[in-house]
Amino acid sequence: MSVKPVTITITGAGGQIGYALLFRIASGAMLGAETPVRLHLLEIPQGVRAAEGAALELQDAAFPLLHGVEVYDDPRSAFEGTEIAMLVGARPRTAGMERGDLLAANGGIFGPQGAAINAGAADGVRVVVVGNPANTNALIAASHAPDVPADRFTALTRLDHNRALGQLAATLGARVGSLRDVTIWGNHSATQFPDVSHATVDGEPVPHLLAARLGGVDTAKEWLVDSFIPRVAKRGAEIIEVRGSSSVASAASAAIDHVRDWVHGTTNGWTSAAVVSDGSYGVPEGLVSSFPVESVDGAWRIVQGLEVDAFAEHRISASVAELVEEREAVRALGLI
Ligand SMILES: NC(=O)C1=CN([C@@H]2O[C@H](COP(=O)(O)OP(=O)(O)OC[C@H]3O[C@@H](n4cnc5c(N)ncnc54)[C@H](O)[C@@H]3O)[C@@H](O)[C@H]2O)C=CC1
Ligand SMILES: O=C([O-])CC(=O)C(=O)O
Repeated sequence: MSVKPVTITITGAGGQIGYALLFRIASGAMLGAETPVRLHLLEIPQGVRAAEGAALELQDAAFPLLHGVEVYDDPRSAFEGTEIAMLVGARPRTAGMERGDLLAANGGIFGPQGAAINAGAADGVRVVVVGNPANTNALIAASHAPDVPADRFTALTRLDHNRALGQLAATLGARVGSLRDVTIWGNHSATQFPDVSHATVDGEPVPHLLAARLGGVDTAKEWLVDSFIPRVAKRGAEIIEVRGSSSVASAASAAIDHVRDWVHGTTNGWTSAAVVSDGSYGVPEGLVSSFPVESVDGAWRIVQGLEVDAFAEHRISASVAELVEEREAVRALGLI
């Protein structure tokens, strides 16, 4: 039986993350070895040649699952019939740019893209925003797509989640695959809260394991506050310093993890994704904030009923306050 190809639109496809994403998607790493794909690459006119070059290389890679590649510079055509939209292209902050300028420039991108998704995307479209500021860009896109259910818009915090797994695995001498139930709360920014209070390794609570490994409960707490949390939250800056360029392959890999789990379901505990808040854990309704989430029957569900202690509550509130500020700023600019 032949399976109908899934149409995937990737914006910023001529950029660095685009280049790392396209070949893995076409190889089947995102939707599986049984699912053919059609790729729609959206760029601005200056980026079209780079996207066309990537399309030539995709042809040369001869992926059996790849049923077509089209390059566009017009969002309406690029999102026509799309089932998965990966919004990577964004306006980076440049020297002298104020926060308001950055939000306004991105509003000019994500507003029209949200409207194009509203106009032409397939029913059940899934959207993940990677381009920064990812949470608020997703909020802007969702607000321009009134006919698409809000839970179809998400932003990527899976990279932060994966970074937290990597740090814990290295510190505990554990396999990444044995770790579960880590959470990233809040914004994809330095205020995010990577939370290990419910995490386990092969069923053993991570806080206990850290205390045993690091010489006591107090030392473990110090390590979490002074080392782990800032390292995960500022890992993007560390990568830029060491590599001389921002995270690309790890970001693309996380975006693939996000979509794969959304479509196929989570199996090893929960993961993290920024989804539209329904008011859970006191996060104001409508904000696109990172939560512990499970994917069940093709939809993200916020994990309910977790105990949140005073320290966690303080950290979550700080990141959520930043998201509220960003929402106020884009509202004041008339972008939502
Ligand atoms: N959420 C996350 O975890 C992460 C987010 N990022 C963000 O991802 C974004 C992309 O990063 P890179 O690929 O390294 O940047 P890049 O600058 O290499 O590529 C961005 C591409 O987007 C294109 N573009 C700009 N405006 C566009 C529009 N309106 N429509 C279509 N394409 C457009 C540009 O022409 C460029 O080719 C950045 O905003 C970066 O900050 C990066 C790493 C992690
Ligand atoms: O700051 C950036 O552009 C890259 C980023 O989001 C990250 O590495 O987490």
